[in-house]
Amino acid sequence: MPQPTDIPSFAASQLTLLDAELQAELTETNALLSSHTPAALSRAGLAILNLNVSSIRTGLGGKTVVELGLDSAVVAKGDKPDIPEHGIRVGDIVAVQDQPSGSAKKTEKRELVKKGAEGVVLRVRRENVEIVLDKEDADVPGGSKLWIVKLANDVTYKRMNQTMNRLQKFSDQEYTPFMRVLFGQASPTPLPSDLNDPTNPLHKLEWNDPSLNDSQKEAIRFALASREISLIHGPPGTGKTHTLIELILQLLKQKLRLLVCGPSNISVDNIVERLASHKVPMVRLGHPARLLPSVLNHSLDVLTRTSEAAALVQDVRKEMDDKQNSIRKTRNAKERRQIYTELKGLRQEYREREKGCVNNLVTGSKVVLATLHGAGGFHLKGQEFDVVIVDEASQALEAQCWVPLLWVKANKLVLAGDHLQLPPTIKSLNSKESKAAKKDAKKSKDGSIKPGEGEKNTTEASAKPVKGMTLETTLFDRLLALHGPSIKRMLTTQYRMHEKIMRFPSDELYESKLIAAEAVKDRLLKDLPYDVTDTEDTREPLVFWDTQGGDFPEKTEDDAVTKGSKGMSLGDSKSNEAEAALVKMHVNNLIEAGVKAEDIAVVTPYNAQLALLAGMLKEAYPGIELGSVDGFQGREKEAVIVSTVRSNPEHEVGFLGEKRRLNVAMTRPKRHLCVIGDSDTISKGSKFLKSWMEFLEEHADLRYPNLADVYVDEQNV
Ligand SMILES: Nc1ncnc2c1ncn2[C@@H]1O[C@H](COP(=O)(O)OP(=O)(O)OP(=O)(O)O)[C@@H](O)[C@H]1O
Repeated sequence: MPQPTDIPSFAASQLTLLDAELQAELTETNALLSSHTPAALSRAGLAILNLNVSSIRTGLGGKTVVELGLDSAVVAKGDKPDIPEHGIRVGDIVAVQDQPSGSAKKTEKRELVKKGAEGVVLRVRRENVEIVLDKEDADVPGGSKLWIVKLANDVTYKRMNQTMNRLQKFSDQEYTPFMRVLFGQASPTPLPSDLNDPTNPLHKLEWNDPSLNDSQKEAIRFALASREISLIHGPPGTGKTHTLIELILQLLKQKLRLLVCGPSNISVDNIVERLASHKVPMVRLGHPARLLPSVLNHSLDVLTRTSEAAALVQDVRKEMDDKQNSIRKTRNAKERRQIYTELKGLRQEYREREKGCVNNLVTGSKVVLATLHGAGGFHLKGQEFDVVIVDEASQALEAQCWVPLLWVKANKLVLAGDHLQLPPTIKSLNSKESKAAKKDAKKSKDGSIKPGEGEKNTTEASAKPVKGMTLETTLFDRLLALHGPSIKRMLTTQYRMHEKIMRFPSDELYESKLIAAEAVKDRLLKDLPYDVTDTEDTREPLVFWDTQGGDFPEKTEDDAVTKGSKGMSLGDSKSNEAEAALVKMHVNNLIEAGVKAEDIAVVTPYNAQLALLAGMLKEAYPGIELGSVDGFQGREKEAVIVSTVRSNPEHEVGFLGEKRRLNVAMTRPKRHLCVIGDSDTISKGSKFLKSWMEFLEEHADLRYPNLADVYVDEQNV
């Protein structure tokens, strides 16, 4: 078993790695901002031009919210003042400032922030955008023409950084027995020896959902019985979230208080929605603008406005809003100063009243839900929970998981995830800039993460970094490596794939333990609940078009195509034109048989191939979904075509060689998986790829395309 981890060294390594990651992100954004004009940034969706302030109000936490609309001077008479298409989304970090003149070329981030105010996008509507300003005393630019421009998002890094800094400074006495288990300095408390015995009370649980399968029930019993940690391993389609819901209901029956988190808002909302159908009273933290509309009545912000205690808070809010707006009308500097002073007092009052109200709501709640990041907000500091549950844990950076673990008091953790699918996307892994950034990380240049106020980053002084640690290693991975498989239970019945589609990932990655549920194991496209003709494609769950022979060569695209895209190769991207034509032929055959375009997805690991496919397919079949493998994680479709792209005499497979990426690619379909690739190139890539090719040759409906047919077909479509 691996050595116990030294906690300060662990935190120090995390700090260095996080800094390098942030540097990589800043470098990418700053390169974009500094080399383009405002008009070009706007065209690229990164900026909105020609705005002015339409109102200012006070939001949760007493923060200033600025609403910006299009300057009427740029709206043609009779037209609606709709903001042109842009890519700015809720949660983005933006600078609000006077718009530089059209000729201004370079817009350095430093310059942007110095001149304007920085804030977070709160709401995006057709006719306006709302920004919550970071600083209370930020000067909202008074010019008649403003713009907002997207900056690198360092908020999540700041919180992870504060968390790791705190962890690093814990003294030996502060380590709880629970923390010691998380670092392998103590072993988890052994499970009751009679856990598998039918006489154990856990075998007499009353299930809320009687349809739970045995592996789900076992995972729940295991998580209930574990004292410190339990991992629920949910391979694709095995009902991981389904299981967590039952676990939450069982824990609540035991009168325990729970904090439930996930890495993204959607992962948390998914749980809120499902718990709501069981009428569980709960509070969802996080800004309402970022939540699904269906979960809003559980949002803390909304409850703070609608509960009885809320009236008191509203009174002060109204007074503050009036004052904010009067500042804009006042030209006299002395009067402005006077109003600012009054506002300061009101803000204080507002905070106290709001805190009281929020505290009552949060403290009185048996289930609190938040993103991992959101669990580090002031509402939860020091609150006691019996269990912290994290869904999609293998998609979260470890430092992110420590946000709830360090800022609330808890002694038990349940993680649900699948470490055999893709980990969180890391930018600093391969890029040249990031290597340089790692070197520079300790220098803490402008924009880099700075330790929390009054704190000093003691990375260099106190601890040696942990050897071999990368950000890609998640808490789920690390705990599994530390304590072995006895801390996890795997869900084994999957409710997505035809048995034949499931076979290879099950055998190669999940110890042959996956079972296809009765309802899905022999479902075919021809059985879809609408009219689909029985053809050689629609009656076949697994097709392999083997393009070996050199007629389908890959091409290296220039790097511009790949820039800025998430989850794609960081270097040059690859495409394969003949393979794309073959994809089109196969799609066409499925559509002709009656399969709806909306039920088909094409996934590929390469961005350049995605661009090529989009050009060839989007117009003909608007409903079809095209995606990168990374972007398709967590999704499913009736029919999925995987375009593997790589075909070269050197047998290079690049990042197609990553098992977890292929696992995601091949486990998205329900009824039909079509793999297109050059078995000659791919099988030489790795042992895993070799067995995949052998499996497909033996078990798939094997086809060898004829280039002439592919292109004839291409012309006919
Ligand atoms: N015991 C069960 N009986 C019948 N259907 C089930 C059962 N458990 C889960 N399912 C179904 O399986 C599907 C997947 O469930 P869920 O969304 O909870 O999966 P997940 O494992 O969280 O998803 P993913 O595979 O994307 O990680 C859902 O349609 C769910 O209704």
